[in-house]
Amino acid sequence: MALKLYGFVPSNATFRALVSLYEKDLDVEFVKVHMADREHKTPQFLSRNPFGQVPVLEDGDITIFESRAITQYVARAYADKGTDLMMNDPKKMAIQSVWMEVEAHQFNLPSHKLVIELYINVLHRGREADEALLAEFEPKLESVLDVYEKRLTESKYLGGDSFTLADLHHLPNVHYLMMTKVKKLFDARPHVSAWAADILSRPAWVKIVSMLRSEGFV
Ligand SMILES: N[C@@H](CCC(=O)N[C@@H](CS)C(=O)NCC(=O)O)C(=O)O
Repeated sequence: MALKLYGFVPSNATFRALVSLYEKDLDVEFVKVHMADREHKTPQFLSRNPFGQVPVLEDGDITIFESRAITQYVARAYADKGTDLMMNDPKKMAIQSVWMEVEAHQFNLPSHKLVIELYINVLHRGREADEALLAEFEPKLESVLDVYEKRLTESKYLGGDSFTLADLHHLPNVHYLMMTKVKKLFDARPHVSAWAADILSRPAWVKIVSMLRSEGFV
């Protein structure tokens, strides 16, 4: 049965899930959820995700939500297809897991706050930036990027020597941040900057960028 991803453009959680399906070269039907009409809060959608959020993946008899749970399912269920997104060796996988947790618990919050403010509110809605928010979250992101700079002198990717979910989970926020003045925080760190350019140039992500552009985003 066909894979179906329910999502919304430009939702970063949607793109986190979608890029994992593209890395695996899987055919997926993208079902747009009309958030403006609150379709995600209808009983029908709540039966897929009781929290009323995108993305949701349906694969035959399984329905799952939470973008990072979706990517891990895709990486395991389709292990023999496309890019290997998980380390096989238990110790290597443990290191990969550490950096997946770091993304979720250290990187995501300041990044997401800055994306909403600078990419959505300032760039797309033409509003004035909330300087107090920037003063709070820019230094938090900088501290995380300092740790990444050191880590990326030790290995080419965050999770190890090859591209894995530990890197993939960063893609949407990194893409959006690079469109804002926060790009300077990446540019100031040579290893982080090279890593960001590398992961953003992956064909699976380039496919997402085409989708964003066709919907009027950068
Ligand atoms: N932790 C969730 C976050 C999902 C999420 O926040 N989705 C947003 C779009 S990016 C959403 O559906 N927002 C609507 C709402 O919360 O009502 C994941 O990674 O899937």
